[in-house]
Amino acid sequence: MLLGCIGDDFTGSSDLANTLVKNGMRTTQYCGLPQADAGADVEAGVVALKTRSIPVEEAIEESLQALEWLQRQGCTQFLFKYCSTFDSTPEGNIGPVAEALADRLGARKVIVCPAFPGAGRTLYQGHLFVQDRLLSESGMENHPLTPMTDPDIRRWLGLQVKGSVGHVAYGQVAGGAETIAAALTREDQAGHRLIVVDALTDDDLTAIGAAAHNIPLLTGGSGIATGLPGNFRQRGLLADAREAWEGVDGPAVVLSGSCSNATRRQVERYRQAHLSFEVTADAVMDSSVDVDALVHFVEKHRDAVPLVYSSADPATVKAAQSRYGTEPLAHAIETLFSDLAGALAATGFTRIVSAGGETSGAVVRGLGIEALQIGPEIDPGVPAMRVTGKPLAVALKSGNFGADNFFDKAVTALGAQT
Ligand SMILES: Nc1ncnc2c1ncn2[C@@H]1O[C@H](COP(=O)(O)OP(=O)(O)O)[C@@H](O)[C@H]1O
Ligand SMILES: O=C(O)[C@@H](O)C(=O)COP(=O)(O)O
Repeated sequence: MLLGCIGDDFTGSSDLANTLVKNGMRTTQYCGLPQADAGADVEAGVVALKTRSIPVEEAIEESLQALEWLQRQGCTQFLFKYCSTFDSTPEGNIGPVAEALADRLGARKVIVCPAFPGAGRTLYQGHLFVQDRLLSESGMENHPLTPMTDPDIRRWLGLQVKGSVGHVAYGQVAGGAETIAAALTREDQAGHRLIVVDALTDDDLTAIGAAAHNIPLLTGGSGIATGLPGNFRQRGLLADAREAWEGVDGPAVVLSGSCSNATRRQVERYRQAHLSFEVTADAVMDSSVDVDALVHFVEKHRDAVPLVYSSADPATVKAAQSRYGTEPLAHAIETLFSDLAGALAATGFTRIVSAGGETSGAVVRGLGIEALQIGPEIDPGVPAMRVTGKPLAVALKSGNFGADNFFDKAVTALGAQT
């Protein structure tokens, strides 16, 4: 294995795996810390963790264990993948995990770049934009677990870390790989270990990747991986052999626990033409809806590809959180989706589309998935995936990714005919 990646959630990890595969690296996504060594043909390994919203110390511990496993697989470069909207709180977990990984690797010039232009996330003068809005006015300020209220990534990261934060501004990024490399060295000499790097386009990300060819640790959204396969290819290290994709036929279901804007549009659209079941926070907390009831509903409409969702607008989410507490409520909803996914797979569902990062982590846990092969891209950042060794295909959609008709497209993409 050449490139070792650690993702802080499952959808984000599949987004990264998708970028690596598109750029020609044979990639496997591992769900949680792998219990065995990777296959000899794996060029990039993505260890997907669910560390975005857990206590900082636990996130550090799990990330370091993943790093050790990746080091044992022979990786020479490492990438810590987090959300392109920098989902974190003033305490972390992005900064503390990045610092812990850098400490362990003795790494300097650690790039921090959440930009993902393909999904409208750009970074200019240290400020993160989602399309034409600042991050803090993009809807992300209402995220149920990690409300992003400051678009200045240097300032937000600064709250999370022990060291100081550097910056390579767009003027230097536009100068290309050599200029970027010189700017990283300048920031390093000024005593900054974590360095926020602006990026507006895929070409910028390719140049940043080229500048980072000998840097041990990069951090960012999936975009930061864009230029890395090219570095390995230049050194003659890639087989450039594509894996064949095989979808799966059989019953399909859509599960959505994401409350992000894009998901809520997708839920609305899908509900117009499909049967759906809304799981409200009250119903989960007073147990008037449970797994058995949901399995019964989905089974009854087995051939109609039904949707089960808890997705709700910000005001509804806020009110429910103040009634039940953010954590207990998120935990209860995630547990329900996890148990539901497991029960549906047991009754023969073979195609599962899941929306939301935390939700998808819970779904993957419920399905007991260990490793995933990456298939065709459904929408930017979301690949179809096949569970290694099982007739089960999944799509794990990040909250704000995907076109309004994503659910229909995903169900089709997971099928055998694609
Ligand atoms: N109706 C709801 N009220 C409160 N919290 C909810 C509701 N529905 C889902 N949640 C929780 O909100 C969080 C959504 O996060 P996630 O699944 O990562 O979605 P996204 O990818 O959009 O961020 C999850 O923890 C989920 O359990
Ligand atoms: O980088 C991204 O935007 C995604 O890959 C991602 O991590 C999104 O997280 P969720 O919205 O929580 O799925």
